[in-house]
This record gives sequence, C-alpha cells and structure tokens, in this order.
Amino acid sequence: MQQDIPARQAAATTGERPVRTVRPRRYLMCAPVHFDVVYSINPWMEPEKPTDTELAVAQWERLRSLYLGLGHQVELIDPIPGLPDMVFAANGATVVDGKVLASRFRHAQRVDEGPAYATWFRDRGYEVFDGAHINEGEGDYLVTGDRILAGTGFRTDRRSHAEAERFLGRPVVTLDLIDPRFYHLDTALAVLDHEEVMYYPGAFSAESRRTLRELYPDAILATEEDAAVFGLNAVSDGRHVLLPEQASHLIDALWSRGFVPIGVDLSELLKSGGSSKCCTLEIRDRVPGASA
Ligand SMILES: CN(C)C(=N)NCCC[C@H](N)C(=O)O
Repeated sequence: MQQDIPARQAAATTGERPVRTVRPRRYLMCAPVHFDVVYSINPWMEPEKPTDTELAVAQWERLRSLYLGLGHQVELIDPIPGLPDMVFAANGATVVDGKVLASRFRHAQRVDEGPAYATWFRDRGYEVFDGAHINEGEGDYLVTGDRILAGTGFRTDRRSHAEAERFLGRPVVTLDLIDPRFYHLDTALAVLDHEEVMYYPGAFSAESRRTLRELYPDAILATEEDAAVFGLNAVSDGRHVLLPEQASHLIDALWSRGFVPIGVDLSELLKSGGSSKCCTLEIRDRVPGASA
C-alpha cells in the first residue's frame, strides 16, 4: 500500500479532483508520559494487556512532528501523574471563536482532566464556561463550517447540547451513537473541510443516519473495517488528513476527493481506545472580522 501512495498522489494532482487548501491550525496536545491502561471504560481497554509508555511517547512525538512539519502550531499542556488518559486532549474542551466549553467527564477516572484543561485556558485569558451536564469535549463535539455536530448515547449528555449551542453560538445537531465500540462521535465521524465529512453509518441510530444523509449527501462512507481501525479518528487541515495507515478504503476515498491522506501509527494509544484525533484539541481562536 505504501508504494502506491506516490502514484495516487500524482493522479490526485492531475485529475478532476478539487484543489484542497490548508487552513493553518493551532492544536493543544498532552504528552503520554503517564499513559497506561489501568481501568476499562470502553470496549477497547484491556488492563491485563501490557502497554509500552516509551513507544506511546514515540508515536505521539511523530504525530506532533507531522503537525509542525505541515505548518501547524502545537501548544502543550503538562501531563498530570495519575491521569493516564490525559493524552486524549480532544476530550479536554471544545473551543470555538475563542470561547471554551469546559469538559465534564462521565467516568470518575477522568473527572480531574476537565478542570486541568479549563485551567490551561483560563490561565491564558480565555472565556471558559462550566456547563451543568456531562460533555467530553471534541470527543463528542465536532465543529464544521456552520454548525456543531454533537454525539450522545455513551458519554456526552444530550442536555449539554443545548448549553453548547447557547454558549458557543452555533447550531448544534444531535447525533445518537448506538455501537459501544464507537462511543465518542469522533470515532464514528470526521470533519474533512467546512461542510465535508466522512462517517460510518452503522455507528448511528436510523434517525441520525437520515440526518447525516440530508446534511451531507456526498459524504465519504466508511466501511466497518475502516471504523474498527479508528480510521474516522482523523484530523484534517482542509488538505492533509492524518489517520491510521490501516484504514485503506478511506485512504483511497480521500485521494480520489483530492485530499492528501497521511498514515499514522498510534497502536499504543489504540489500547485505550484513541488515535490521532483523540490526541488533538483544536484551538479555534476568534478571527477578527471573519466568520470561522
Ligand atoms: C475520540 N476521542 C477524543 C476519544 N475517543 N478519546 C479517547 C478516550 C479514551 C479513554 N480511554 C476513554 O475511554 O475515555
């Protein structure tokens, strides 16, 4: 598969595919120096299986270097001992137009991460809102051009969706997740560009599948195999899409739409049920005089 990539890349630049442009991003990440799987709060986590923290750090460093190499900014939050899942920065908050919706975690093991991320933003002068209901940040809130797609069913409480809509000032579309393997929205759907997404239909209720078909009739549909290797836990900057290298069908589909997929290996973090997107919180600052 690796040898095919230059050929596909050449095809992508000469064919009828849309020209994709990068929008530089600012990300927040947390090094997995305390990473381990010592409890189980999703079907991927098996505490009896060994983990390799050094390898987790090396894989995470590679992801960070890729972002920097693509011209994005990466901020860091200090990892806290005793919070092994803190590497999954996407769960730490939701940031839209410089406003920060603080996360409130469902499981006791992760509860202290919410205030840690909120403090990082408060210390830097951001307006931070503590909602009354459970929400796991960008794990369940995915921001598109005009709206916010919001997952519920396993982690984020649907009552949080109304709070997010009020505080963040964008319409929120509720989507019901039904497969415990895809317990956060960002394991089942990825935003590729303003109004372009890819998703695995089997992760959603019939009604949510209808909603997605209406909103995104041209979406890339993932196979179960792609979803099962966390292919939808992807990060797009509008042109490059970072995703697990095993997601071969999605990689082909992305090339054919003019994107440049970049395969990453985060096998250690997958043992806790996370991949690229989980490690990456986008800081969407207010852009003066522009709609985001
Ligand atoms: C998509 N995102 C942000 C995630 N899926 N995050 C990974 C969380 C993993 C953690 N063990 C948990 O179960 O909460």
